[in-house]
Amino acid sequence: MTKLSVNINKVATLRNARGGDVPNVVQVAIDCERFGADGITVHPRPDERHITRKDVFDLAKVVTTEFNIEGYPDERFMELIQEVRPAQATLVPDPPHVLTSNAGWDTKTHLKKLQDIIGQLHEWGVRSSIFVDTNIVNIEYAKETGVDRIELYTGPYAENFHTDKENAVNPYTKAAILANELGLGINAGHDLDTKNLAFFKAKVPGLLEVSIGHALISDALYWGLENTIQLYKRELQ
Ligand SMILES: CC(=O)[C@@H](O)[C@H](O)COP(=O)(O)O
Ligand SMILES: NCC(=O)COP(=O)(O)O
Repeated sequence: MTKLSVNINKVATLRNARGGDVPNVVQVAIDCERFGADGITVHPRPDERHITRKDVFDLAKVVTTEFNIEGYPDERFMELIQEVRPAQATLVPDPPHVLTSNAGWDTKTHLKKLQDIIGQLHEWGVRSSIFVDTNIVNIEYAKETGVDRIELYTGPYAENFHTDKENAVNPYTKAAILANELGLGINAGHDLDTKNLAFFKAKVPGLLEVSIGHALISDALYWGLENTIQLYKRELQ
């Protein structure tokens, strides 16, 4: 089974546009779970342009499925993880003001840093995941970091899917086969949507979890949150 973790960053973006509490991010997370989400993902960025640190603490009190916190592992992020102890922390190599995540870790160059951080996460009982592209060397060195899972950065897949879906997914299939051989769990995310999700799931062996935000929250404007979550779950069957 592939779990669907709903990324609610964009709900916070909408809330922040007026500075009040509409829509209520905590209530949306509770409802996502009620509608079938297997997890809730947030990516609190340093400028708090969507999810705030306060949101993270508020969400930690109510999320009963799998709480996944993504981010660049600076001191403040690690403090947050230590206090909240989510089910999973996903380490992303984003510089502070990037528009959105657009690259995975160079795991060979950052091996020692990642080993130290992942060791710390394990001491706190937090499952670790690192955001990587499909480069085989990055996956081999991911294994050396001691991480539990990799999250495959699916931006390039989503971009190339429309022109040549077989070629778009090929590197992901190869990366997944290697990750499975190495005993790394496999998550995936970024720009997955109703058009490209089922094909990705079919071609990527051992896909444990996808985190989806931008497209899913946008689709919910048309179909409603409950229908949309059910629809994405069907694509993963
Ligand atoms: C890590 C990742 O894949 C991103 O997709 C991220 O969680 C989305 O962040 P934004 O919502 O800030 O674009
Ligand atoms: N880790 C990816 C994620 O949480 C959501 O990415 P997107 O669907 O908002 O592109």
